[in-house]
Amino acid sequence: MSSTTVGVVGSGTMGSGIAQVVAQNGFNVLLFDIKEEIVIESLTRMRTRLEKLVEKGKILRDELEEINKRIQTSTDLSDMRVCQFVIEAAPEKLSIKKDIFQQLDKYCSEETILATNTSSLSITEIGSITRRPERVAGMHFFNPVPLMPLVEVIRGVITEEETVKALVQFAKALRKIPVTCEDTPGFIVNRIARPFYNEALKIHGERLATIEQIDRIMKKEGKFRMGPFELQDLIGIDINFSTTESVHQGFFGEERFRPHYYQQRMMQSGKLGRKAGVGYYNYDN
Ligand SMILES: NC(=O)c1ccc[n+]([C@@H]2O[C@H](COP(=O)([O-])OP(=O)(O)OC[C@H]3O[C@@H](n4cnc5c(N)ncnc54)[C@H](O)[C@@H]3O)[C@@H](O)[C@H]2O)c1
Repeated sequence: MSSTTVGVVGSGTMGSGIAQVVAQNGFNVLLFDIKEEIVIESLTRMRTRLEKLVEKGKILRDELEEINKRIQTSTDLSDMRVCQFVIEAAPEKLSIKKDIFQQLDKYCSEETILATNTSSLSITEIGSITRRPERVAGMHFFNPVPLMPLVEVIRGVITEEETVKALVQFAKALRKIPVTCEDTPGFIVNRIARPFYNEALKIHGERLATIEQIDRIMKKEGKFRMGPFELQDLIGIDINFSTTESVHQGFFGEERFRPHYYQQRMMQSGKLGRKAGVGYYNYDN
């Protein structure tokens, strides 16, 4: 058991998964969101997932109780002052992330490492808003966090090697597989993944195949675990759209990364995928 407290800022799809994994591996967690009801709902969903692990015999009931005790919630960002690491998992918008990092920089000790789970935004730019850019880095988990082993640890231009090493070690303590990468738009995985979604949206837009057909072909014949539309629903259509927009901008408008208008329309409709109960498919939340 560790005495380290890890702050998680944003308790949505990723923040709740990160908090769960951090607590399951013996760290104390302080989970933040902007509203009490959001963070409580996130905690409830996490407890349901942990309860299922008990039912499946993957963890003992005693362990579950210990894990639950290690998780505290907050709606006051200044509470993060007690943390040795903070992982931000707020929406994929630079202005939101900069605002959070500016506040964290004010509240947290100089030694605290501030990490962002951004899928695509510049770590260097986020770090530049703080007085400690050498202790700001990317720590990019994959969805669903409890199941996906990969974590990209991203060094900004000013990030110190000590910070990268500490995050690599931390990722290993979470029983994840860290890979280090440079601060480029979309890093490794999200850059590779952009054409997967974009081409599927174009094929659908050109009426060459339906959403269901595209997903079925990619799974049955392509042997992908999920089709591009199912995966967008899992990720969240708003988050996926913002990531494509930011990779496109990051490469100064390079044509192959151009977002598709239909994904934007889906986002505007509020049909955001699993978290909304409806996206390209319907879900029973
Ligand atoms: N969804 C994925 O598959 C995935 C995978 C890897 C990385 N990411 C990245 O993780 C981050 C979070 O994505 P998500 O899918 O969990 O989003 P989400 O929409 O599920 O959750 C975002 C959470 O942030 C909270 N929030 C809103 N404004 C905030 C603020 N000012 N301060 C703190 N919290 C705030 C919201 O209330 C919400 O609970 C994004 O940067 C995203 O790119 C997402």
